[in-house]
Amino acid sequence: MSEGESELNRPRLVQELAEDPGGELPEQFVCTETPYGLITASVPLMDIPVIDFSLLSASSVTTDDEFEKLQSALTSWGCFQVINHGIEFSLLDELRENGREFFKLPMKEKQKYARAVNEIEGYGHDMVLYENQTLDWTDRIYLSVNPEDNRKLQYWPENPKTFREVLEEYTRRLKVIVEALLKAMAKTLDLAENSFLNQYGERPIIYARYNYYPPCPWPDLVQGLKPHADGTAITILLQDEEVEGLQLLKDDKWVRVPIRPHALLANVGDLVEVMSNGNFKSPVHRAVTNSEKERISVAIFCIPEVGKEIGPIDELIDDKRPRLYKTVKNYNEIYFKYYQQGKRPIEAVKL
Ligand SMILES: O=C(O)CCC(=O)C(=O)O
Ligand SMILES: [Fe+2]
Repeated sequence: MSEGESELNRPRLVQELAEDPGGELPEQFVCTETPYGLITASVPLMDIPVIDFSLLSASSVTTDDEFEKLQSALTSWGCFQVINHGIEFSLLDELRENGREFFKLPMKEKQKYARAVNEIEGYGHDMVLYENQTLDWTDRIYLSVNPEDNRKLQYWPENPKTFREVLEEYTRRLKVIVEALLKAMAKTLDLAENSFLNQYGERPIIYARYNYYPPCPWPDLVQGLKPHADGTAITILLQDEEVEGLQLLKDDKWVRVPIRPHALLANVGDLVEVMSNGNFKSPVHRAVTNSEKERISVAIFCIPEVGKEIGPIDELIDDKRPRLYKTVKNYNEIYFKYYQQGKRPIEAVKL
């Protein structure tokens, strides 16, 4: 098994495979069965918790049942849709549309932003770290947004014209929402409101990933995005407004996440699971492909500040509920090695 990427093992872009009429499916993409079952099994629709953000921020813990809904969403699913978040729908539409337009540009134009070997950021396909790694049916553009001085603007598309400013505005607004969510999450566990924020830090790392799934001629043989949980504190996902594809694992069974075009999907990441000492679970999810329609999603990964020690919050450890996780620093580094082998990185920090 080889670790690290080289020019030699770089596969073709998924979009090129999709647009090649006589093309065959390269072996590396074939995946009919995962540790979670066959990819063709039929999957029911999820009754996803919906949280009204305006009620959450206006209410106090004792008086409002929005907190109870949040608590139940966090402990049972680790995921919920956020409505009344205050972000204009037109901004969300433009964010998605910019992503779609970028992927429609000629290959030569997109390649200006190509990801370098062994780098995460930029335009391209999955990083290939292992010979036996199964490839996913998605191309992406991956950008570091925060802290601002870490931005690598050479990877930020200049076309479509508003790509940069829309992403900047969207993430600026999300930063505030995510901090409010982290406070509310602490309150649902009877903790001081800054308990999660203290570990999250004042200079969180924020990445944006635009996932583009072209129509796939072999939907029964290929995964859109392999099963994983996010290595974040929280992920906010904007799904395609028409084409479904996201599925979540609940009690060992897959369920489909419904579309609500202007809701934000908040996902607990592994690091909030650790901080919460397992009270909140970071859900395993995947994306499936569609034989007729393309799909786009924009994931914003909110990760604690570099160097922060992440561990279970003291008040959540007692005789009845012992400490379940080690303390971890720079989780990102172990995350990708596990992820690309289809393993759960959080296993590495469990006690
Ligand atoms: O495309 C989707 O709906 C899922 C994206 C996702 O899970 C991710 O980017 O981590
Ligand atoms: Fe994810």
